[in-house]
Amino acid sequence: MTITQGFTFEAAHHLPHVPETHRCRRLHGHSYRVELTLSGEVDPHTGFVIDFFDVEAAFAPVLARLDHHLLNEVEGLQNPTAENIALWIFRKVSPDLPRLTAVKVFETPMCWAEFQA
Ligand SMILES: Nc1nc2c(c(=O)[nH]1)N=C([C@H](O)[C@H](O)COP(=O)(O)OP(=O)(O)OP(=O)(O)O)CN2
Ligand SMILES: [Zn+2]
Repeated sequence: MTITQGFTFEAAHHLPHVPETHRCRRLHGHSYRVELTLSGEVDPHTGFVIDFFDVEAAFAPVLARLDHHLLNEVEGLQNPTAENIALWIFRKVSPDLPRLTAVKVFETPMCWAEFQA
């Protein structure tokens, strides 16, 4: 069974490794959406893979490092592409959520990156 919980955050970034003519080289912002997917057996008593409240609590300190920040200033996110943000989130959260199997980061409703463990 898999469960997925969504979160949003607002942040600014620029992409330092794209060509100078690329518009994403300039400072701009996104309303990001993050989806965390966890996999495991359903506990027969609770009916949960894991309580969504526990996922929220584990992700809160990581989310706080991203929300309303300039992502390029976050340690490990000097090149904050959607791909790199997804991997960064996985590395930060998976020690506390061992059932985490995928992280999706949406820059826009039409563009996202997914890291699968
Ligand atoms: N593979 C990736 N490609 C791009 C990434 C990325 O993280 N991974 N990021 C960007 C920029 O961040 C860019 O800002 C993307 O957003 P946006 O400019 O809003 O792109 P849209 O296509 O939605 O723009 P419209 O104005 O709606 O056409 C670029 N590439
Ligand atoms: Zn961008």
